[in-house]
Amino acid sequence: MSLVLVVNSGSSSLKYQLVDAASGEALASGLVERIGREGGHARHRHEGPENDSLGSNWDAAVDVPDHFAAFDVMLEGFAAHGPSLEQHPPVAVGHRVVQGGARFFEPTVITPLVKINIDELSSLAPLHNPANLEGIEAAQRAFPEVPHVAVFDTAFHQTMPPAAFTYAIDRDVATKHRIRRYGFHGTSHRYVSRAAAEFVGRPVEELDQIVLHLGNGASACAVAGGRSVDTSMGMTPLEGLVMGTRSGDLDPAILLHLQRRAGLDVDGVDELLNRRSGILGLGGHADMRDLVDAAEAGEERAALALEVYAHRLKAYIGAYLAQLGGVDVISFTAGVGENSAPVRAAALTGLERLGIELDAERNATRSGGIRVISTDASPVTVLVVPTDEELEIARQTLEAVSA
Ligand SMILES: Nc1ncnc2c1ncn2[C@@H]1O[C@H](COP(=O)(O)OP(=O)(O)O)[C@@H](O)[C@H]1O
Ligand SMILES: CC(=O)OP(=O)(O)O
Ligand SMILES: [Mg+2]
Repeated sequence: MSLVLVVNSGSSSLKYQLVDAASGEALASGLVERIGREGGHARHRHEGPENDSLGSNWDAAVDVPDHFAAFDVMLEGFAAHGPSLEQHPPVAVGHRVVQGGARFFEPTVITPLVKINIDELSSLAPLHNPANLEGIEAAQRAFPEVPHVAVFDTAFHQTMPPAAFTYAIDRDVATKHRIRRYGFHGTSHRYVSRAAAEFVGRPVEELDQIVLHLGNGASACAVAGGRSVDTSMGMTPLEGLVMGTRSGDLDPAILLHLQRRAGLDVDGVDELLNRRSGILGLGGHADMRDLVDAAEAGEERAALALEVYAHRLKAYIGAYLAQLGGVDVISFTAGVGENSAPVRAAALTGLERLGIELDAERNATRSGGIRVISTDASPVTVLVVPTDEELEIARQTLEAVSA
């Protein structure tokens, strides 16, 4: 077996999976959340045939001051609830790293120099890269003998043309400070655009697609012939769509105004836009389920938050339809994209003249797998595609260590 342990360390969570990268089978998966906060929580799932033994699923309150503690909780999950990592040792550990800048295009075996580079890129992804690095340190301590590989969110977007990645500011300033659009969620956009092509039975090279990754962070991607040609996140994961706690696009003069008139300093603006905005700031809930419930219960601010969310999404769909000169497939993915029928409907209603015809019943029907939610007559095929960043990271990790 080609077992790869995949580690996805977020700012306050650690998600992991033990995957057989050759077959795609997950042996175990889990999540340690609220790292560094009150109320830490662990969830461990032992998948597969051994899963009928009682107790192989584990949910517990845990104390996790940092990612090292979270990593120990994960190891405890494997030791107590299986599968045993001694009996199923990973041949490599794959890490999701969010910002690879213009330096990393490929899955990269992590050396001390690579870690210095990831650290240097932290200013271009302040919520993500420092956490990614802590996860790498913790994993290297626990698994010192196997190679560790970084798979970058930015890598898939390296194919964007200069017209898409260049900001219209002074060239010298931009070059000196590496200011350009990098784009994120690339592992997911790549996986989903390939899975969608396979599902519709056409070579990815022949398709123009839009992928809408709507999770806590959210981004849209225009994919031409399997290559990213535009995406909504920019130099950092703050630009673009409305997110759980992030504002997405706004007039940059608002930042100046907040500092000059509202008494906020740089850190205050950073905190406001990254952690207190989006659907949390607008509607009072960072979690889309809670926001939809609140809107259905008649809360006006929640209803407006949903409208703003869908309005922005529709604007990006329109932009990418134009950039691609029409599309074959639109895919919704990640927590909100896979599960929220009302959000998908709100984003796509009124687009019939553009060839997008949603089937209300298909959209409302729940199912686990990849599925069509447009009508049979719709010129554009609309899909729900469950993303699997962990499997994609496992495959790329295995390729990098086999190369
Ligand atoms: N049934 C559902 N309906 C609406 N939103 C959902 C549903 N299930 C999950 N979500 C939303 O998905 C989001 C989390 O997505 P996810 O892809 O897990 O995020 P991330 O990986 O960025 O942490 C949350 O806003 C959550 O409310
Ligand atoms: C890049 C990014 O926004 O990631 P996430 O959605 O995991 O926060
Ligand atoms: Mg995610």
